[in-house]
Amino acid sequence: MLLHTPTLLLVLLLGFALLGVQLWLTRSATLPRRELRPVEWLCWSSMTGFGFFLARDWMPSSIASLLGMLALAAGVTCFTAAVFQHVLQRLPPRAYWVLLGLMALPVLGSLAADGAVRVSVSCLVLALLLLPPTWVALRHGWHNEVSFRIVGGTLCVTVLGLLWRTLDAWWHPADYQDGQQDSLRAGLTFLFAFMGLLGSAFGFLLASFERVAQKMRRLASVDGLTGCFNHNTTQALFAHSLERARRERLPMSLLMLDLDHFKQVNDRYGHPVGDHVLREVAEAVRRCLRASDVFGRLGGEEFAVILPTGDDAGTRVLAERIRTAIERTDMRSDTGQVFHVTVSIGMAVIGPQLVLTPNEALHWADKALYQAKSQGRNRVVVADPWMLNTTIAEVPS
Ligand SMILES: Nc1nc2c(ncn2[C@@H]2O[C@H](COP(=O)(O)OP(=O)(O)OP(=O)(O)O)[C@@H](O)[C@H]2O)c(=O)[nH]1
Repeated sequence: MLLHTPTLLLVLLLGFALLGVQLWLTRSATLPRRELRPVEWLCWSSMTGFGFFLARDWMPSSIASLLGMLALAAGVTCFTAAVFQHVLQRLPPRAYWVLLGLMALPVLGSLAADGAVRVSVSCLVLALLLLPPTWVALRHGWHNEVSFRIVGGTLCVTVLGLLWRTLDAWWHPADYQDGQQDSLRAGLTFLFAFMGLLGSAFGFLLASFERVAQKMRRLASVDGLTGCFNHNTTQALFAHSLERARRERLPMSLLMLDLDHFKQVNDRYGHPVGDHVLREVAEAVRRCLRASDVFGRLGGEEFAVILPTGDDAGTRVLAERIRTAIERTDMRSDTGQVFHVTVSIGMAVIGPQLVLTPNEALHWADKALYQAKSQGRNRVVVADPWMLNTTIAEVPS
């Protein structure tokens, strides 16, 4: 059985062309990610490279091989830059560019040699250029998007394919001479090496989609200013915790936090400083919480903390700790002036005997918060059972 190399070249050329068009359309329409541009360049460069290899019958073979090799090396370099950018958010280190420059010497040196030596040297150079992105994709990119594993895996196949081709051309030079009938081995090494590269580029596109999807999911559930859960997610998580606590017959707790006189902060120091205060407050609260606690921003300067298994004593301690943490946090105005803010907290412990809907429970804690405000602010008030049967206007100071 023979694998006809020009046919393989044509298939690869078409594969990279299709992917290039797909990347171009995707990048300009639905996924405007800068990191996809170098992958697109990999496609155009590889197409050009395979085009030169195909043109060997119409131009001096050594020149066609050299131009093809240069185009492929340019594409591989672009892809390396894309992998580094995607995984490490930076370009490859300076040593990589030095390596790239040094690799030009053996390629130019092999120009006058026979076909087997040219193939051997070119494949070794491409394998060496692909080692850094393969390492980065496997070592650092493996735990990123699941699709990025395709990139790491197929880059491995590419490097191994290239090394196999290097050795094969070395051991069986007769199979790699210009104008030689293609051997099965030569065809297979070629297929492994470059199909792997095409697979990596596809994997990269999938990983970019996955990253955008993750980001959108995050944006849909997180408050952009403070990094806490947003209103909808907090409510959903609260309903879930409430239901779970009831089923397991355990108490759960809810804290409603509202910054005191926050309007004055905005009026005195400006809205950007107000935003900064909200971020600092969120950070201070987060430092008091466990990973299993839920912390959300209900809107404006109002936050909620859900303790899925919080009892009365523990929640009181935590609420007081949060209150003092906020009180002690140094806030800074634009001019460097240090000031402090305080918070009022309404606390509700929902025992298994209480059957409340999520809205009733939130409203209950809200009444305790209202009382904390009307009793002078900067304090924690625990919701009493009698508050369940009053309206907020009826809650005494
Ligand atoms: N900087 C900033 N301010 C916000 C944001 N959301 C709401 N606010 C402001 O928060 C203030 C809330 O004011 P009020 O509801 O009167 O409450 P307060 O001044 O904290 O008074 P008390 O709650 O009664 O202690 C308003 O001035 C809002 O403009 C935000 O995202 N950033």
